[in-house]
Amino acid sequence: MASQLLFVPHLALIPKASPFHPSLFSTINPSFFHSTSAKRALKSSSDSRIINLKAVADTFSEIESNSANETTALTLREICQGFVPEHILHRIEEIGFVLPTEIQKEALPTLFTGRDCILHAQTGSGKTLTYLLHIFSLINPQRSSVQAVIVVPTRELGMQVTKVARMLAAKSDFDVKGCTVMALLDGGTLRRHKSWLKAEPPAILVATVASLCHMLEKHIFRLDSVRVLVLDEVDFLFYSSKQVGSVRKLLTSFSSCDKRQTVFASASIPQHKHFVHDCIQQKWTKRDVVHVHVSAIMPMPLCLLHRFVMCQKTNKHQMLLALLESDAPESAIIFVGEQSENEH
Ligand SMILES: Nc1ncnc2c1ncn2[C@@H]1O[C@H](COP(=O)(O)OP(=O)(O)OP(=O)(O)O)[C@@H](O)[C@H]1O
Repeated sequence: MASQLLFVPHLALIPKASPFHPSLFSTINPSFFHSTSAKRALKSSSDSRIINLKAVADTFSEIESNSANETTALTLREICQGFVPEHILHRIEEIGFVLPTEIQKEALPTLFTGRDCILHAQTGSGKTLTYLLHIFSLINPQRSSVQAVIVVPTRELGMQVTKVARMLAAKSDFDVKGCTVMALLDGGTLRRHKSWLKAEPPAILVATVASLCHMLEKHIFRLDSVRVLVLDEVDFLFYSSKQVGSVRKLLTSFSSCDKRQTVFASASIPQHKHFVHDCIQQKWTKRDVVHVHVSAIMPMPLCLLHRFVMCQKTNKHQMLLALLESDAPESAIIFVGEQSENEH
């Protein structure tokens, strides 16, 4: 397929639009805006940080059976109430996240029970917010230790995730200690991060594999305090021969930690049954790991025109520029990725 212009969904560049631009929401899932809000809320107290697994399971099965006859849908607040701190819930509502996406609705109740999870849903389906909300349900900002680690394959994705995490954790009117988010990404100067990690560990660490492994090898920080490890774009992490060895080592080290939870997120997991089996065999996840697979059921919107452009492999960049110039879109999302690790 050397002559095809190939856009690979590893890195989304979104010029002229913030990640929360309403026009993006409407292209992602217009049904969010047409559902009615739910009538029932969870009864758990909003500041309770202690999770009683049985209570969680009972609450959700009760809600499920009650809502079976209702046409209403639970809001994000109702799903997260009692797990995610109030100031974060307030924040997501301020941003405009009221109704959950399919993956949020399916995965959050499972994540709150503490089970390992594989979040498998298309790009733009809301996986990032899913695992971030769960992270906020677990961390204690009073504790001075790294409690959540999010591993990303690229610096760009790391910057996007950090931005969303910081936006959620931003200082609020609520009288609560904010939680810190550190981006430990390839290409940055690690010296400052080393002292920061030692002196004042952030609650959430967003890291690329190489930088994270460097810090672990130098004993700058340890995985012991980490409650949840998220591997985002896990297909890419495993696909990259540069990263896969370190990723496997990281997962194996984490598997020996107490009270750990491992979450994988990806738009595509080739041979997912095999992947789940492997995770259990290697003890990267517990045996009851849940594969939450949300497949796209919406047909492609009629307003979208799908075009393929054939070109020489060496001509891809010029072709892309020419297309951008001729179409002159007001905003665009360009998916790019290295086809081979020798190609730059
Ligand atoms: N509940 C929600 N309501 C409205 N918009 C949402 C909701 N959850 C996420 N979004 C928005 O949808 C967009 C895509 O979300 P997100 O980046 O979390 O998707 P993703 O599945 O992680 O994508 P990728 O596979 O590219 O990492 C973002 O702009 C985000 O702000």
